[in-house]
Order: sequence, then structure tokens, then C-alpha cells
Amino acid sequence: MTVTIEARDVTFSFGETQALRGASLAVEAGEIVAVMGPSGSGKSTLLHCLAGILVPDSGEVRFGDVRLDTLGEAERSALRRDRFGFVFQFGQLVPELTAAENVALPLLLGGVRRGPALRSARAWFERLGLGGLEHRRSGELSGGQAQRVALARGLVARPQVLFADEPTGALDSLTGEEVMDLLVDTAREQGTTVVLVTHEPRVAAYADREVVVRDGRVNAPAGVGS
Ligand SMILES: Nc1ncnc2c1ncn2[C@@H]1O[C@H](COP(=O)(O)OP(=O)(O)OP(=O)(O)O)[C@@H](O)[C@H]1O
Repeated sequence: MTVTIEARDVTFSFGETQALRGASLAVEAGEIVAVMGPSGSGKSTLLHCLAGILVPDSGEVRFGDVRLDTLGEAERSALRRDRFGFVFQFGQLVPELTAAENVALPLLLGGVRRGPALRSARAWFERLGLGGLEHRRSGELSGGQAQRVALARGLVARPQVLFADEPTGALDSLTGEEVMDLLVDTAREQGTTVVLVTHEPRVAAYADREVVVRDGRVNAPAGVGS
């Protein structure tokens, strides 16, 4: 299998706090990997380094043949826009926009015209059980609905890699499972690679593989050979 995204011996500090201390993780194309670990262990920092949001202090981050850690900010941001999708704990929808406009955003930012962008966006609503909610604003959606809209926004531009940071963290367990079912089904259908940060074993169980971050390093979970 081809490795899509990889961190090699990455370190990253926030001032005095060493968040990553030599973290390595290689994710294969189409693989869904859950990143587990205690609070403060460095999971989100690792995700941000893999996604080219943060630049490591040392070590390498590769996306296919591209070294993300040596790219400039403009190139990294173009790559994030064109190749990566994101879903965060609190959907972070733009409150002034309708649900359909929120989903269309990555396409609009990528230069797609408004008409076709909105048509592509609307196609996601039936698929994710959101039919009829296209014109609602985020304040008029339930937590689960808003998170499904955020998921559609993360996938609408058919990213190669979807980065999901606690995508069900703000939802009750049943709604969280519905969102995970949709996330995993659509990622598999599109062949999207997924890096999923979660502290919930129930959510991690949806992944093909789990890794554990402890003290800024990545280990296989206890009982699993490395
Ligand atoms: N913006 C920041 N400024 C300063 N320190 C930070 C910042 N973000 C994270 N840290 C610190 O870096 C370390 C790793 O944080 P990170 O958010 O990666 O952990 P996490 O495993 O994702 O935690 P959680 O499960 O609680 O979200 C922690 O000690 C945290 O306090």
C-alpha cells in the first residue's frame, strides 16, 4: 500500500511545553486511523502537524512525495484547501451562512463558481439525512445535524485526507455513532484516508487501526505488536 501521510520523528513545543517528542506515524492511502491517548498527550498537535497547520520544530511530515514541513505557508494553505478536509469537535459552521453555503465553502474557496458549488453542496444533504435543512443557519440545527453539515463540508471537495479532531466529542453517544457511521461509510466510498483523533474507544472502534499518543510519542496500543 502507498503511504499517504506520514510524520517522522516530529517534535513540537508551545513555549516551554513539549507537546511532541519524536512522534512518528505513517497512514496508508484509504486507511482510517484512530489516534487515541490521554488528555494533553499531543493528539491534536500531531494532527495539526500532519495537516500542515503547524510546522514541526524538527522531524519530517510527508504527504505522498511532498515534504510539508519545508513548504511555505502559502503552499501549505493551498494544499490544505485542495487535498485535505477537516471536521472539528464543534462543527465551527459560519453562523451567517446557510447550511448549504457552509458545505459549499471549500468549493468556493477552491475557485468553483457559486451555482455549481451550491449544487454539489446540496447533493450531500439527502445523502447525510439532512434533506430540507439546506436553508437553515447553524443556530437552527441540532448538534448532530450541525456536525453532519460539518462532515459534508469536510468531504465536499473530495479530499485525499480527512482530518477529524474529536468529531463526536460534543454529541450524545447515539448521535455520535450516527455521525461516525456516515463518516466511515462516505470515506470508504470515496477512498478518503482518515486521521481521527478521539479519546473514546467506541469511536476509535470504527477505524481500521488505532495508535496511542503518550507524552508526545506514538505507540501501538497495549497488546498489539508494533
Ligand atoms: N496553543 C497552545 N499553547 C500552549 N500550549 C498548548 C497549546 N495547545 C496545546 N498545548 C499543550 O500541548 C500539549 C499537547 O496538547 P494537545 O492539544 O496536542 O493534546 P491532546 O492529546 O489533543 O489533548 P486533549 O485530548 O485534551 O484535546 C498539552 O500539554 C497542551 O497543554
